[in-house]
Amino acid sequence: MPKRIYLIGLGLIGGSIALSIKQKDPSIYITGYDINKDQAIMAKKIGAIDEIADTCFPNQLEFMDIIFVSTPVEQTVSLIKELSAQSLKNGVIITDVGSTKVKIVDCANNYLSEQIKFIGGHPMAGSHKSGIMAAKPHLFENAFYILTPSKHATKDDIEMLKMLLNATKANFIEMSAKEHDKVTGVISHFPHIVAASLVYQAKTYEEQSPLVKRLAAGGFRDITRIASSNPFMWRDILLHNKKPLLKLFDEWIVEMQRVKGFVENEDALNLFDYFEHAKNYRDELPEKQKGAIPSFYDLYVDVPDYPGIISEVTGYLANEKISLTNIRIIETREEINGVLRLSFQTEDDRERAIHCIANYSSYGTYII
Ligand SMILES: NC(=O)C1=CN([C@@H]2O[C@H](COP(=O)(O)OP(=O)(O)OC[C@H]3O[C@@H](n4cnc5c(N)ncnc54)[C@H](O)[C@@H]3O)[C@@H](O)[C@H]2O)C=CC1
Ligand SMILES: O=C(O)C(=O)Cc1ccc(O)cc1
Repeated sequence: MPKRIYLIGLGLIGGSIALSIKQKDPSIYITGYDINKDQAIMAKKIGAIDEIADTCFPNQLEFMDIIFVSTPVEQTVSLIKELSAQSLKNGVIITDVGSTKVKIVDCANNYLSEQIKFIGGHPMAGSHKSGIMAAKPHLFENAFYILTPSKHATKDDIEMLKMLLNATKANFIEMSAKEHDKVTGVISHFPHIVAASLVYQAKTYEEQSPLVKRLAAGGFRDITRIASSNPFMWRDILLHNKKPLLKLFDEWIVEMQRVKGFVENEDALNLFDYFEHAKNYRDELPEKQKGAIPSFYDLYVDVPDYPGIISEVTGYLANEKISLTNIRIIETREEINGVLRLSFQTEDDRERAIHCIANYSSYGTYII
C-alpha cells in the first residue's frame, strides 16, 4: 500500500479523495498544496491532509508514492508538463481527476518518462459546489471512477491505484481516453450546455414577463441545477472536448428541428412517440448507481403547517447526526398539511432519516 501521497489542488474533488483515504487509513501521510493558501489551510484543519507543502514542487516530492493532480483540466496539463522536469521517485504513480481525458493522457504520454506511471482518473460524481468546504469522504460512494492509463502504466500500477482508491467506495472502469471523452460529452458536458441555455432562455423571457423568475421553480430548477456549477471549470472542460461536442451540437440541432416539425405540424402521434421513447429509456437508467450528474436521495415528509416546523424536523435529524444536502417546502396552504422535501447525499442517510422522523414524531414520510 502506498504510504506517502502528494495532492496538488485541494478543492471539492481533491479534498474528498483525501478525506476518504484518511478516513480508511489514517497512517497514510498526505502532503497537499493549493495555489489558494486558504484552501490548503482549511484542508489541514479538517484533517484531509497532514501537512501543507510550501511550494508546488517541494523537496519531499521525490519520496512520494502517488501524486494526485486535482486542479481544473487546463492547469492539470500544465502541471503534468512541470512535473516531468522534477526529480520523482522511480515508478511513482501520477493520476488526475479531470473531467476530460484525451488532452491530459496525450500530455502524459508525450512528456513523462517511462519511470513515471500516469493513470488518468475521473470520479464520475461531484457537485455544482466547489472548494474544500464542500468536500465529503463519501462523495464517490457507488459512483463510477473511470481510469484511462497512459502508455507506461502497467496492470500492477493500475491495481495499486485502485487499492488506494478503494477508500472512496467507487466502482472502477477502465477505458481509452477517446472513449471517455465521447461518453462524458453525451452524458455530462453537453447537458451542462443545455442547462445553461435553458437559463438564458428564461432570462430573455423575464424581460417580457417578470413572472418567469417567480414561476421558474420545481422542474425548471431541477433541470437547470447544474447551470450553477463553476464557470471556470466548465469553460476549460468545453475547450478540452471540442471535437465530440461539436458533433453533439450538430446532432442536437437536427433533433430539435425534428421535434419542432412535430409541433409545427400538430403531429400528435409522433409527439407521443417522442415522449414515450424518452420516458422508456430514462426509466431503464440505473437508479442506485451515481451518475456524472448526481441524483439526490429525496424524502418527502407530511408536516403540519406551522411556524418552526422546519427547525423542528432538522433538529431531529441533527440529534441523530444525519446530514441534509437540501430542504424545500413543496406546498403550504392554510388548513392543509405542508410537504417538506429533504435531500440526502446517500441512501443510508435517507433510511436513517425515515427511522429518525418516525421515532421523534408522527409525521408520515414517503419516497417518490
Ligand atoms: N466539481 C465536480 O463535480 C467534478 C470535478 N471534476 C474535475 O475535478 C477537477 C477539480 O475540480 P473541483 O475539485 O470541483 O474544483 P475546485 O475549484 O473545488 O478545486 C480545484 C482546486 O485547485 C486549485 N488550483 C487551481 N490551479 C492550481 C495550481 N496551478 N496549483 C495548485 N492548485 C491549483 C484551486 O485553488 C482549487 O482549490 C477538475 O478538473 C474537474 O474537471 C471531476 C469530477 C466532478
Ligand atoms: O453537479 C453535477 O450534477 C455534476 O455534473 C457533477 C460533475 C461535474 C463534473 C464531472 O466531471 C462529473 C460530475
